[in-house]
Amino acid sequence: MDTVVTGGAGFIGSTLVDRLLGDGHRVHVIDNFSSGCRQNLAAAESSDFCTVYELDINGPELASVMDAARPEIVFHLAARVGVHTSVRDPLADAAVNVLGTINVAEAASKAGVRKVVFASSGGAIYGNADALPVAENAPSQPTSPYGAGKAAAEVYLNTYSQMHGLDCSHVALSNTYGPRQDHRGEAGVVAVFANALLAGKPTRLFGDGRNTRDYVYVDDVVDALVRTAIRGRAGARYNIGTGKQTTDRELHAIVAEAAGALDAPEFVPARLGDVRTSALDAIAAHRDLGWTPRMCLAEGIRRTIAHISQQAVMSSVPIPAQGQDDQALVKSTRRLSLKAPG
Ligand SMILES: Nc1nc2c(ncn2[C@@H]2O[C@H](COP(=O)(O)OP(=O)(O)O[C@H]3O[C@H](CO)[C@@H](O)[C@H](O)[C@@H]3O)[C@@H](O)[C@H]2O)c(=O)[nH]1
Repeated sequence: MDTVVTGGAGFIGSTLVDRLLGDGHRVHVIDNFSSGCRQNLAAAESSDFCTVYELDINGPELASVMDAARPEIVFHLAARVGVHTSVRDPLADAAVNVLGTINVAEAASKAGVRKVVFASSGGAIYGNADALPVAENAPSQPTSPYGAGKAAAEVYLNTYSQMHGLDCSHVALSNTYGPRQDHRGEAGVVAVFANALLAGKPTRLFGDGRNTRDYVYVDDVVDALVRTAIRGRAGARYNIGTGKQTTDRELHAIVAEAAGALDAPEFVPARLGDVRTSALDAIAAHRDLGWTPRMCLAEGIRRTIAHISQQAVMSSVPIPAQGQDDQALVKSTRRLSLKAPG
């Protein structure tokens, strides 16, 4: 089956691309490499079934790529990620996360796409919910432009469903972590702590350390995305999280222990836009998708630390220079059917 993954060079997107290729699908990656990186696609690009297009989701070329690829499923993950970047520059956030999504919906409708799976944000759209873990029918009360943009993008996609019958399901992710998460951005606290602690650098906690988040491992998220493509109901939102809250202070201790580092963060003032507490009730995902998170936090963090350490070793070994071809390549037209996950 032909699939498109927007944001396919990112942390979650590239993990999804590897899974889809492993399942025998053809994948068209669309990414402008603003935060995603080529290295994440190293394995994928050696496959005859992967094609990479370097372009913006809010540009005019998207429609032609979608039209040529004629994918059955579009996984829409491309976004400006970050609550704080959105507070600083709400217009730039909306240009990609709202207008870009409208452009994806337009292109997908015109190309006859069967389903769009949208990566929304369960951590940001509900805001400070009255009760935790929060269910999908809770009101949307974002505390940041990022959350507002993700909620707006869901509404737009549902509007395309009304106007053109485009089938969309939304996957509202809690705080995803795991190998390939970028530690240089502002979000992604597991990667931020892990990289700093492994390098012997100082770490900071915003506020009193009692903010909570629901941490879900990237492979569990990818499994949810694939299941949503197969079984997700049109217009439905699926919360994807563990339902468990971990405080920032607890998280720091877990990461420090796994990294073999001192657990001594500096406390600095809280950040504007941050929700105080967050945890998602994934009951609809259990019911409709048969999804349940498999990875526990301690093991997921051990794997993340192992990956970062391995990358550090590999980057210190000189690798022979390779010519990188950034042009889009169509390598094969083989088609396979989407396997239901086990
Ligand atoms: N980033 C970061 N966070 C820190 C740090 N120290 C403490 N934290 C705390 O770690 C928690 C998680 O912060 P982030 O990883 O930055 O994530 P977020 O703001 O909750 O948003 C992320 O999760 C959302 C889903 O819940 C995503 O939608 C969003 O894109 C982003 O990835 C927050 O309570 C934050 O205050 C630090 O040095 N850096």
